[in-house]
Amino acid sequence: MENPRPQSPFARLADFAKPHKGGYIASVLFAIVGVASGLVPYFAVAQMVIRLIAGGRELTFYLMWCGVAAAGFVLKSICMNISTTFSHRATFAVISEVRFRLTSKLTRVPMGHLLDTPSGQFKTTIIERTDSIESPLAHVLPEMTANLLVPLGIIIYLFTLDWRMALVSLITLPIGLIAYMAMMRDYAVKYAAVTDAGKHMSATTVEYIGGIEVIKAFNQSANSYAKFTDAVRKNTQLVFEWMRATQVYSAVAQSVWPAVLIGVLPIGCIFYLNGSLDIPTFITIMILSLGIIGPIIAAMFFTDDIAKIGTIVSDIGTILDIPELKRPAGKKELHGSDIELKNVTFAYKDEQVLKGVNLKIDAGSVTAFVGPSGGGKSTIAKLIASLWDVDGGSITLGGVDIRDIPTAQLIDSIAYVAQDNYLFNDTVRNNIRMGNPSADDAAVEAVAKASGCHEFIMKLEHGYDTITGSAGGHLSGGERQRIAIARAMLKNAPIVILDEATAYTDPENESVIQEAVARLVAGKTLIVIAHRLSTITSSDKIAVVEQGRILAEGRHGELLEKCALYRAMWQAHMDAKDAV
Ligand SMILES: Nc1ncnc2c1ncn2[C@@H]1O[C@H](COP(=O)(O)OP(=O)(O)OP(=O)(O)O)[C@@H](O)[C@H]1O
Repeated sequence: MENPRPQSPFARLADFAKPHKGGYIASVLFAIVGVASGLVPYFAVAQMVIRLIAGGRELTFYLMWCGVAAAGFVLKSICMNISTTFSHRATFAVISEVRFRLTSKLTRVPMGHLLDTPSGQFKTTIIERTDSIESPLAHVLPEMTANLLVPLGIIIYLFTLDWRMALVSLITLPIGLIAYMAMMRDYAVKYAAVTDAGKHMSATTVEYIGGIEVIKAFNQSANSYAKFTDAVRKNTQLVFEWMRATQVYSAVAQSVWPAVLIGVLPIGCIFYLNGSLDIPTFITIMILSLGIIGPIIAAMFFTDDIAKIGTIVSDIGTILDIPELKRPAGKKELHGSDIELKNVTFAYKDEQVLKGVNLKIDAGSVTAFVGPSGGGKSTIAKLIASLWDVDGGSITLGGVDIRDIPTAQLIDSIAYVAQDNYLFNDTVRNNIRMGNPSADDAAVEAVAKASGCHEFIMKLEHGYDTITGSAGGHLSGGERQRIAIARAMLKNAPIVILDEATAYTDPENESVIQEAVARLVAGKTLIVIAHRLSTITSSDKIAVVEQGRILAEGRHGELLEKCALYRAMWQAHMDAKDAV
């Protein structure tokens, strides 16, 4: 898949909103009618005052204009309500679309990017920040357009009545504008700093909660967890400084703008006295000028919302623009399912982890990776599972480079059981069913029996309907591992990669897991990263991985003869067993 071209935040927003433009257009139209209706009472009052001064005494005339004014109020409320309904409905659709795009993007991003970013940051953008643009986004477009267009219409009307008075009625606009521009100096930079501090605080809070077990175990309080307290303090300080820098100008603009009568009254009187302005025009301009500035101020104060939307959409864009693992769309024909690594090199960041790995894994065989910790065993497995792309060399499956195989096809071919398997906060049944969402309950239970889970699941409070807890926290490590194996078994993929966990080495668990794995892999290709050598002595191939290279490969007996490192590891394993 092609990586998306970077877009400006507002072009991106327009792209998100495009499918819902009908809703937004309707919302803008209703808002224009709504704001215009809100000005009707001003016209009505002007008409009544003019008639009163002229000595008019017809009750029906005054009642009629009162009715017009009331109708203006009612129409305004109805139109603004309909406008808001249209814009909120469109915005909710835009927001769910954004969330879908973000979460689906994460599945196409190399694992490295995901692991290098604190998970709190993704969560904050996808949930809270995306949510927080709902209200401004729904109001900005209709209300800002209406609040600018309607006063513009009145100003044009005032110019047709008397251009001199029309200019006078705008006299406070430039003064307020100067204060407003002073407020806007470096606004985007300051706003971005405040939102960044907020995001950082949110990410450290998630980290703090995630690590609460360690914090308690080492008797640390929230105050001594410096990263968290620093983030909270920095956030408070930046928000305070930002408010201090902008509030004065904002207050000046807000008080100067509405004071239009300062110019309209004295200058209107002068024109009236020198005979160049008649009473009805003077009164109409006086009253209408009071109605111009309010909507303009309301429009100006959407700046905050626009800055907020811009920053958040740009954050959303940062995630959507992460380079993706490039994979073709069309299914590839594979010639068998042999796997071959040719001169594979790889670095997570700067340090070279794999330095030229060559290995052939025959279809249907059992291959074990052994070697010292940190040598690169799990990395090789993750590259085969296509969680990352190789930096150099290639990995082929059935003769085709895995980068040329569509993600869905590769995922269907490989079941990857990691060391630390994540369980969702859902029922045991649904966690197993993730291996094959179309499997029925009987299939889930059959696979649980085969992988040695059924007994302990039946002992749980609600059996298969027990909730496993966040990240599977209500189960033991060995139980989680067995559920992960059942999940992989249900997937029934031809290649199984099993990153053996060292943590669950009690003899009972070990034998249950081994038996489950043996059933899981009958007739399949098994790649196992082994920490307990006794479990892999009968493998077809054992590859000794050391410092990013394959030091030696062969069967158990061969390696005992030809590889000193393997011999030493075997000896150490036997000694440890004897000691136990
Ligand atoms: N996500 C990561 N980011 C950066 N470095 C990593 C990452 N994962 C692993 N490494 C580093 O890569 C090297 C190889 O790690 P790998 O997990 O592949 O080794 P291993 O042989 O499987 O080790 P073990 O037997 O302890 O599981 C190590 O130095 C490790 O610190």
